[in-house]
Amino acid sequence: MITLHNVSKQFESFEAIKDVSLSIKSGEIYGIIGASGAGKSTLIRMMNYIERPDEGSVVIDGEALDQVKHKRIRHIRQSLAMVFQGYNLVGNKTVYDNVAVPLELSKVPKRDRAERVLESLRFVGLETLKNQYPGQLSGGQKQRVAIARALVNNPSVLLCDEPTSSLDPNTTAEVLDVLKRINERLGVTIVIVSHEMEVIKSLCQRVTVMADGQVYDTVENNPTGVQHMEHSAAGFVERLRSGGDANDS
Ligand SMILES: Nc1ncnc2c1ncn2[C@@H]1O[C@H](COP(=O)(O)OP(=O)(O)OP(=O)(O)O)[C@@H](O)[C@H]1O
Repeated sequence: MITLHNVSKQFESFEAIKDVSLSIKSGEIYGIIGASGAGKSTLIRMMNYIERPDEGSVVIDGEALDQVKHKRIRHIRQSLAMVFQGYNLVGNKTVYDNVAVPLELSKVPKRDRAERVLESLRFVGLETLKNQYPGQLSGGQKQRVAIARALVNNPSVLLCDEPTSSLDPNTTAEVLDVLKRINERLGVTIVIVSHEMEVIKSLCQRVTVMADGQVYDTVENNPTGVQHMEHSAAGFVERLRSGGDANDS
């Protein structure tokens, strides 16, 4: 459903993404792991065309984004919602109003909004906090509000860029649990970027390891796959775990 064909991206003279190809299936939870600067954020941002590749193409459900009109890209983008490490909530709007923002932007009639906002908040377990402001919430609650906002337009894909990197282990588990339920109950495809091996291992079915703007390896998340990744990446994962730069060798 999401295919990247030989995509490359340069920022001035720096090659952030070098000839990357990968394919994500409908309904799967797909992880992208790598050290800081490996190009993970740039790659996931290409999937909804926030970042456009200089070369190669992005194909969503058979439609090559470089071949369609801007209006169509806006429409396709609505089905690819995004969640960020820093939540990106509006501080002077209530939880309810934050979740309603995408409905306003996509011109959903006012009378239909309340039910959808409340349904989304209920799904992440935060309906009772609807009148609170982001500043009154914990990090885990803020991220769940951001997830509710991402869900409100019924996306088919959730793109998550380091969604738990600012959270402690307990709240991380809460957020991962919500993501798992979204995948299982709503059938939403999830792509998650993380530098944390435990997050990727607990959630994903397949994992791509990135290093230096390239795909290092793509494996199934089972003991054989993980073993292969650890073996073939020659200490890459160990260095990630110990907090070192996996690109150092
Ligand atoms: N808009 C930009 N302009 C210039 N350089 C950029 C831009 N965006 C990213 N880069 C550079 O591209 C490289 C890859 O960045 P990217 O954010 O994709 O990596 P990452 O793997 O997500 O790392 P991190 O976890 O630190 O964000 C980095 O060296 C970064 O400094």
